[in-house]
Amino acid sequence: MDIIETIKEQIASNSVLLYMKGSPNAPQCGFSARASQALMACGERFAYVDILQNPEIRATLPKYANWPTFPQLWVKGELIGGSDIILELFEKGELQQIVKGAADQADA
Ligand SMILES: N[C@@H](CCC(=O)N[C@@H](CS)C(=O)NCC(=O)O)C(=O)O
Repeated sequence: MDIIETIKEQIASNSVLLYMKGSPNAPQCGFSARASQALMACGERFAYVDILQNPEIRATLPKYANWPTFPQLWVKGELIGGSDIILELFEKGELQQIVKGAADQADA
């Protein structure tokens, strides 16, 4: 499958999706660590893609997303942002609502 198609498929089929370096339990970068910790603290399931294991996604997603760095949080097909935005939303209590809303919809 074309890499853009793979990315589109991942984004479409996972209502909460984090592109990150490493995994939530073994993050390989401080930004990815903080982002995945905030998401885990929301208490809802989320999917992740380890871009260190997927160099083509690492090279292509920034152009597709028009967002230059990782992590990248996608919710219901839309880019929310990177680690700074994720932490800001978490501190305001908004990330919890965003993630819960997406999980409720996925379960419905
Ligand atoms: N301020 C950014 C920091 C993220 C960042 O600088 N990420 C770098 C280092 S992990 C990155 O993704 N560089 C491109 C790459 O490694 O492919 C955020 O809010 O997410």
